[in-house]
Amino acid sequence: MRILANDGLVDEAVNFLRREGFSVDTEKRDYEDLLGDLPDFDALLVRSATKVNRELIEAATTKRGKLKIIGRGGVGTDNIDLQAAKECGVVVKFAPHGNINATAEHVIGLMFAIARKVPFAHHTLKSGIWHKARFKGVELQGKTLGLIGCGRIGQAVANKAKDLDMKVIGFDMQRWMDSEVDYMDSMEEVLDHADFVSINTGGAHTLIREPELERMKSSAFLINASRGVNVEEDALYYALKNGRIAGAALDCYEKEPKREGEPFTSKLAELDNIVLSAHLGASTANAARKTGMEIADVVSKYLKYGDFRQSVNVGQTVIDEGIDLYTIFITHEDKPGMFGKFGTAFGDLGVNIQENNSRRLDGLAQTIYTIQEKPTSEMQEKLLEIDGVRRVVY
Ligand SMILES: NC(=O)c1ccc[n+]([C@@H]2O[C@H](COP(=O)([O-])OP(=O)(O)OC[C@H]3O[C@@H](n4cnc5c(N)ncnc54)[C@H](O)[C@@H]3O)[C@@H](O)[C@H]2O)c1
Ligand SMILES: O=C(O)CC[C@@H](O)C(=O)O
Repeated sequence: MRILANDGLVDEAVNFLRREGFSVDTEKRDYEDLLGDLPDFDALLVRSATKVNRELIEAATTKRGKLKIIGRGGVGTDNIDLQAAKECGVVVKFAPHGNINATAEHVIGLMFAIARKVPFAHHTLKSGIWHKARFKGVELQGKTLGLIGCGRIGQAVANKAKDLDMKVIGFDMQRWMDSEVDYMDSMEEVLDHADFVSINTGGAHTLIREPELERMKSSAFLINASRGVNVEEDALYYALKNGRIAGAALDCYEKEPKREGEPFTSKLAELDNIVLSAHLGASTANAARKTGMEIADVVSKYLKYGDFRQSVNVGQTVIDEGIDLYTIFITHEDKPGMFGKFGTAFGDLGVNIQENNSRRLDGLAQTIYTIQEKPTSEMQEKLLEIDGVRRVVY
């Protein structure tokens, strides 16, 4: 099977995939070439640069199009049309673990940078002027960090902030059991109390607009290494310009250049109480290695074993299907044709099969059917009639 890694892939992951028996192509295609070439690939691996839209997915999944899976080396899948992929029978998987630490460290780095005015001091020294009094900063120790979104990255930021003797509060609809975050009941409560607010939700919703900025302390700093859309840049610009909040540090923007070396234009860059980085949260060699290995592994498992774990556009397990399901357990001889007979039996009884899972026993096999109807003794009897079936229970 052929895999196209269109946004680069670390050598270790390329070698892993080759050892697993795949052919791997890392030559970057532009959009027009992708449209022509993608139908010949079984998997497409991307980071954030390649935009995988409906047209591309549909072109790669015509009757003879081979594309089966798209792997996103990272967390945010906003560059992939998940719905189009679902409609075309293409699973999308992500690799959310490899860049947790890199992004959390970047958040902490941005907090220090804006609190101690390091980039401004650097800038003035580079231009040959000594300024000391102008760059008095604030310490993180003893301050309150407010997290909006306390998932994988939020929790890692919380742990690091605790080590810096910060108090950590946060808001999330989902609460982790084992967490350093002191959870608040609303985002507003976090905004009211935090000295540093860090957005870590991801997604496509705007959370911080003028009313939210109005709620923040005038001495507070806003950090966004989540997604540009999470913060309304116009509102932030005026809040910073008018001293409504003390400063901001951003890694993500409403409009981000698509290619290395392209111009970046934003009126935020005019301000001197903001620190900007170019979506660098995950940009470390270590994160690239871990993320590359993670996406290679989960894509390989789908292609080789039909393993849905780490899918984002379909249920990872039957539990995620969100319907009532039942199980029936069959112990049977491990020989060809058994599943066909089970399928026919269920079909004759009008039973819809959701999934079957099988493991080899010594000379036998244990198969569990997950079905959409409650098992009955009639089902049990019909399955027991099949030659090679030893036991049926539910
Ligand atoms: N700057 C970078 O380079 C970089 C790197 C990695 C990830 N990210 C971004 O960070 C985001 C978070 O990553 P993660 O791995 O922690 O994801 P995650 O899914 O583990 O955590 C996100 C959390 O936000 C919560 N959430 C969503 N909407 C919310 C809302 N309106 N209010 C409060 N909480 C809300 C979710 O319940 C979840 O717990 C990613 O989606 C991605 O966009 C950026
Ligand atoms: O690919 C990147 O560098 C961005 C990573 C990050 O935004 C993510 O969502 O994983």
